[in-house]
Amino acid sequence: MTKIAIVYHSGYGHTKKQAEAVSEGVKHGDATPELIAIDAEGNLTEAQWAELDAADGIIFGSPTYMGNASWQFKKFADTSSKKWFTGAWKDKVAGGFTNSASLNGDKHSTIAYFMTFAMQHSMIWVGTGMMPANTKAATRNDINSLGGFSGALSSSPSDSSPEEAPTSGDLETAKQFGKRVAETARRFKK
Ligand SMILES: Cc1cc2nc3c(=O)[nH]c(=O)nc-3n(C[C@H](O)[C@H](O)[C@H](O)COP(=O)(O)O)c2cc1C
Repeated sequence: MTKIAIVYHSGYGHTKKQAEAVSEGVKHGDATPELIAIDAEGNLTEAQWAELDAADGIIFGSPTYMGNASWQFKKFADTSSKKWFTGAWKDKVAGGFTNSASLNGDKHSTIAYFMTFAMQHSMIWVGTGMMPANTKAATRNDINSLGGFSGALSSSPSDSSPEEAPTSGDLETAKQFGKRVAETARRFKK
């Protein structure tokens, strides 16, 4: 069975909802998801690091804070340099998602960082492969209404609870993205 790890940080629960939707999509892509939460100190357990090594693909997730991934995600990324030394994640499929308050909010900086991070690990980046919902008739409940090609995007208004946001459209976007990464990983699996 193809295994996809979803390693993410979420300070207040909105990105966690997005991560859970990605995980649901991975199942629809006929793969086994493993949700791995980076803790408030930016740490993973040894068992969680081992899960990442065992996965066929890794999807990175973080809220966008001050125009980039959270410091907890960056601490995880810097700690992963131990994996970089041995090429432990080389040729694994990779993808990324982010959530922030503003519709734009510089989310692409976070996704661009994830892409660079994946390339540092010699991984194989997978984008959304989704057309944007950007016509006059489009609504925020449509799939890919934020128009992400490089990674899955979601927006949670700054005064919303994780029960209220991201929108159903953003969560469906995350789900379809998870499915696509899983299906791609299956094709690359040796
Ligand atoms: C320290 C901090 C910085 C933030 N910076 C941004 C930002 O650059 N762009 C944006 O749109 N929202 C920004 N926000 C809003 C968060 O991205 C938003 O509340 C998001 O839903 C939080 O996700 P979480 O619940 O998973 O932590 C920021 C929030 C915090 C706490």
